[in-house]
Amino acid sequence: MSNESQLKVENVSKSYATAADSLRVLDGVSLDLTAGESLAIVGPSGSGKSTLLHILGTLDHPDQGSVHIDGQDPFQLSPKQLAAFRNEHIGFVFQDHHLLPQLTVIENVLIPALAHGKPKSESFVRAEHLLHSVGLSDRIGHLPSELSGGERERVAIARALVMQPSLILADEPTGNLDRRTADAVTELLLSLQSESGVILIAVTHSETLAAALQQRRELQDGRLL
Ligand SMILES: Nc1ncnc2c1ncn2[C@@H]1O[C@H](COP(=O)(O)OP(=O)(O)OP(=O)(O)O)[C@@H](O)[C@H]1O
Repeated sequence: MSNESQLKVENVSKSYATAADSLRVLDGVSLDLTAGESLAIVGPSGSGKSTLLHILGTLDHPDQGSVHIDGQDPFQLSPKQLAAFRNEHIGFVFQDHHLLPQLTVIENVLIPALAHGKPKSESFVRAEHLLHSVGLSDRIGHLPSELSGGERERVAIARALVMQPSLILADEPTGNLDRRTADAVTELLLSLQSESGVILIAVTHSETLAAALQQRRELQDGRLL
């Protein structure tokens, strides 16, 4: 969440080997974002949005090109260093939120802090503060199964912010929600984003969500228009 937040993507290309030949999904994609900026990536199904998001999230490597997050090339790190880097610099929000069903709301928010060992008291304070910000102060001891879809998505947003990352990557964050709930989640995500100065990138089919972000780019034939 520092003012140093920076994402620089240069000429990233990615192909998948298929039975017949190879499928070029990304073809020279570049991006340059700094603290507080938000970007929607739209495009038809199969255009490579998730592939790009996985590369930005350091979950997959590009074949060519480079990615720098806060001035660091994460793909130069060892697997252990990369896992720690990802945990500290990137928050993820997915459509199906990936909450652990056996953990309470606050324990789910603390998962990224747990990856660093025993969460410190400031992590608890921050988790409580975030749950308050997303309107779930009175649900911290509940299990995900006791929450609505919109409430679970709000827990996922709190979890994505708990480590004070530089970058939040959201994959269809409002995809499973009705219009009203989707609007509320979008508003919340954007207010927390502007408050914290984090860079937000959302992949979406929702024109409403895309219109709410500062920039909108379309992936077509492997290129960002
Ligand atoms: N592991 C893989 N091996 C081979 N092909 C893949 C693999 N992953 C994705 N693809 C192909 O790459 C293309 C881009 O997939 P991707 O999931 O990035 O698209 P998308 O824009 O996110 O689609 P959607 O909007 O439907 O989620 C698709 O044609 C897909 O079939």
